[in-house]
Amino acid sequence: MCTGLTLTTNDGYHLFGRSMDIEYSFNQSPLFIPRNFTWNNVVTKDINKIKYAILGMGTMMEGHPMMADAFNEKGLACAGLNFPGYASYEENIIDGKINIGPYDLILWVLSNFEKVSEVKEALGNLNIVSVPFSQSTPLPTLHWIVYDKNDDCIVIEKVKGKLNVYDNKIGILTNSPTFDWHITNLRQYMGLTSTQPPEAIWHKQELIPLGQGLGLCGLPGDFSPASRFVRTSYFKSHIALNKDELSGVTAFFHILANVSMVGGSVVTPANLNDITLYKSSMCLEKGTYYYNTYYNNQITIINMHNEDLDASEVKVFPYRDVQSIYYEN
Ligand SMILES: C[C@H](CCC(=O)NCCS(=O)(=O)O)[C@H]1CC[C@H]2[C@@H]3[C@H](O)C[C@@H]4C[C@H](O)CC[C@]4(C)[C@H]3C[C@H](O)[C@]12C
Repeated sequence: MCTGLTLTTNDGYHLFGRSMDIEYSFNQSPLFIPRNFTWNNVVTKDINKIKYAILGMGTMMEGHPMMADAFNEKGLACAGLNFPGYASYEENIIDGKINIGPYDLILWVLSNFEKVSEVKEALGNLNIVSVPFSQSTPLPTLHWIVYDKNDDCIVIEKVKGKLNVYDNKIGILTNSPTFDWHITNLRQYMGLTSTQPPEAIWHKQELIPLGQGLGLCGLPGDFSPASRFVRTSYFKSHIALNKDELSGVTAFFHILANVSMVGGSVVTPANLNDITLYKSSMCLEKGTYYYNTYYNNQITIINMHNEDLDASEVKVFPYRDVQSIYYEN
């Protein structure tokens, strides 16, 4: 399970990020991909140059950056989330189209475009092909959330041979089923409120609120994709105390903490513990990538503008996964 989130601060910054829920490590690290890096398209064997520098979480496989969530120097961001049972890609290459594997969609989007409107236009010419990266690497079953500094957001889903592109007005994405289903499902929860219900009389019995928070009774608390979608949508839409980048990032992590999986609460059929491996938040204007991990609550920050945007090699940062505690005495 995973949750993608977007948030604006009161002073106009745009934040994007996700929780990565998974029962294994995929050797993830923050990666910085500079403008002069070139990558091989596994499907067509073409060599592509990066136009815009990229920073995000991913893994290097045979010199190839495989991104899970990232943004570029122009403030465009993208994340891939699992979409099992629905994601289906094309069998064949189509001449005249841009043919890529699903693992390269983030790289393709972020290395070529500045904003969501450009991505939307280019998607008409995209063919996502079911060619695995290598024989030992399974094909990921993904759908994607794309966001920019104009607060424009879309979801890309390839289902039953059709590429669906949804305007994402709530700015949230979780997992299966399809995005439009989650939006319909939100209407079940429209009555939720941050305020206290008034005192009431049911037949002859007067009812007085017991404590704060009763307006949210019925907010689903489990870790299923539908429940995480409802929870993050509610919290994001009612967020307070996010006046600037730092308080916004703090609010962002508080929202994601509410969908973070506690080890042991979800066990996969293979008997593995599904946990929130890491949570990320990127400030699209500032070029900053913040993350913390299951084992380390401290937030680590990387600023792409402290790197050489014109370099030609990918920089792999350490994944800071050891708990950091402040010792007072
Ligand atoms: C499983 C991950 C998404 C997490 C998620 O959404 N979980 C929800 C599970 S569920 O719906 O609720 O069942 C996805 C996101 C990015 C994916 C990785 C990236 O695409 C990079 C490579 C791509 C390779 O083809 C496969 C390994 C891999 C390293 C991928 C493994 C896995 O599919 C990842 C890590």
